[in-house]
Amino acid sequence: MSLYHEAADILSEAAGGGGNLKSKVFSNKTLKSPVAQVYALALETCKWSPVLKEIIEKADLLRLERKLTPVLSLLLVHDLLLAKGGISLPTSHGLRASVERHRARLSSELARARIRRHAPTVELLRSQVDAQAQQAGYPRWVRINTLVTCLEDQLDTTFAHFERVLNIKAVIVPNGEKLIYIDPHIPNLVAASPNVDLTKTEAYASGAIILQDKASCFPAYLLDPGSEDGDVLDACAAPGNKTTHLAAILYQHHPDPMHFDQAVIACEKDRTRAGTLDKMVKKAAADQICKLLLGQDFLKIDPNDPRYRNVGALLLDPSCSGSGIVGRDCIPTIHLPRDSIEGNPQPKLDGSKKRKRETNEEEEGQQESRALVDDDGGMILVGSDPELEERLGALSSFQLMLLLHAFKFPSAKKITYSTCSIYAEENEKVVGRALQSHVARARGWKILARKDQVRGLREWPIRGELASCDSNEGIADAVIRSYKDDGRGVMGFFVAGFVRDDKAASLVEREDRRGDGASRDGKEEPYVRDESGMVVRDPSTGMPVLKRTGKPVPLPEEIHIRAPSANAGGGGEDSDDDGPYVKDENGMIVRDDEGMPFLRRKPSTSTGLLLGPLETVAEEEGVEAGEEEEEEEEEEEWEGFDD
Ligand SMILES: C[S@@+](CC[C@H](N)C(=O)[O-])C[C@H]1O[C@@H](n2cnc3c(N)ncnc32)[C@H](O)[C@@H]1O
Repeated sequence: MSLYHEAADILSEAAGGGGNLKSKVFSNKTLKSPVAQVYALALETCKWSPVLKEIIEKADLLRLERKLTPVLSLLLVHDLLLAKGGISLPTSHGLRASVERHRARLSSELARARIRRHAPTVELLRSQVDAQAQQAGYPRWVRINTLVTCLEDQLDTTFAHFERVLNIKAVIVPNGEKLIYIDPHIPNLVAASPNVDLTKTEAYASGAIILQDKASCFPAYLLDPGSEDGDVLDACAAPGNKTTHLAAILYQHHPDPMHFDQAVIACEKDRTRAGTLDKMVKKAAADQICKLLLGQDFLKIDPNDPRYRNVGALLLDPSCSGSGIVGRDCIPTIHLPRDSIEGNPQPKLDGSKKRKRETNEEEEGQQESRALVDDDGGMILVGSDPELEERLGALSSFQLMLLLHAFKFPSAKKITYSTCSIYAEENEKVVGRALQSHVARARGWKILARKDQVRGLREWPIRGELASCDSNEGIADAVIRSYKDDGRGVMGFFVAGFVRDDKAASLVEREDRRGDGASRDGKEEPYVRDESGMVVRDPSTGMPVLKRTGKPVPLPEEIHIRAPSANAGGGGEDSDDDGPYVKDENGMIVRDDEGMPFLRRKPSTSTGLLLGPLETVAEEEGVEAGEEEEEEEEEEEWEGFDD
């Protein structure tokens, strides 16, 4: 049986009996198609069903194709119009042909449905569909775009007939009334009752209001860019909600908006999504403030390029698992199209027989997190726990790499890092690894403590997971989380702020920057440096080359060195299996509290020895320069996720 028949069978049952889609799919032992694929297809089709129903009915598809059931038509039209790979059936397959021969008509109905909803692109329609798929318990969060209007004006116009309530719970329990709540944490943010479709309002069409979850407003508000911060770089910008939020804050903070001399530089790697960013920025009237780098990979920007000399603040909101997004784990109502001739409101759902299902609680629990629909709208199918781990491992390496790159901008003084993920691997763990990195220590980056945060986020009660912060209470209290389903009406989210303290920048960084041959005690430095100020070292031992002899610093005799293997995966010392340093079970070099590596004795023993005074200086330089090289090498190799 095809993927579509299996998904139709599941949805037909759900349409009749309701319930939780995930448990219906994952407890089904008879599925032949990959279970995560069935789940993702069924879930997305449910979410899109109000739009698809309209398209199918207007194109008269069910009358023209009598063999198609309403559910099958939803699934097939979904994939035809919205899935990256189209319909997953052979070209000659009857089901595929029955929908593909109406492609032109269906595509123009999609365009009409999009225009009726004031969505300039399919991406923006997707954001609307996501927002509307939110279950009861979630309000419509609305950010008032202060580049165009102000809160008071919107209360007097768009929300003139809304009753003001003083408690978020009153808004999220729908009672049919139009209610509004002014958020106490984020300025210019309101929550409207979910029964109202704000996309039909003039304010939405003109960009005066922007539908944006409260948690998604945290990063720009936490960054709080001011006139002293110069340019602000939004590294992963599309579709652009945070970009336009940054522009609004920057503009509001500027003492003389008539002589505005700052920019929000918005960078987006994916060209299609970059088109959406462009439209969003124009719609929000932020195009005078924003400079868009459409199709630009943030990792390929040289932080020392003079064009970024004035970048004082960066917002980093990279691709993530999207596991915090609301409406991705429960079944929304399915809207079935009608046959225009019979006008049958409940046509035959699907021909296949219902299956007997046994719910195995344990297996269901294990499978809970296996279908990921990422925050860029793509579906990532993870079939097992190791696959999920692998996916999170890859995502977190990429997220860390972006964060370390952000640390390198010479004038940067503040950064926010955020994800809409619930997983500590993408959140607290990335923050911990970033703070321990060489570049953070060398440049004085530290976490933005809670007491130094903007009022609304200082007062926000949900903070980081202590255990995932290695029990560091300061860091756990500094980072900010939100959880879906906790009654606060927001999505699952994470944000951390970083600030740069020049005084804390390590001696090494200052020496590296000086690069004039003087050592830290003012005496002539003994090592040769290249034109970029980095210590030159021997390729096989990693030891620095001495000016006096032109040769590398000799190693103590008892230390056994082997040349790095040519195929050392990520390059750099940490990937060399048999290097001179003691490594942990993950292959990472073991260091003391100062970051100094332990050297192995010859023959290799489990007992490490710390370097003595002469070698200490040499090795400290060696390791740190090695790390810098490693980061750069990784960046070159990384091709990013195909979002
Ligand atoms: C979570 S989304 C950003 C959402 C956006 N900040 C907003 O609030 O509207 C992540 C975006 O980063 C983009 N991206 C991923 N890797 C990138 C890179 N190396 N350089 C620039 N953009 C990247 C993705 O294409 C995606 O559009």
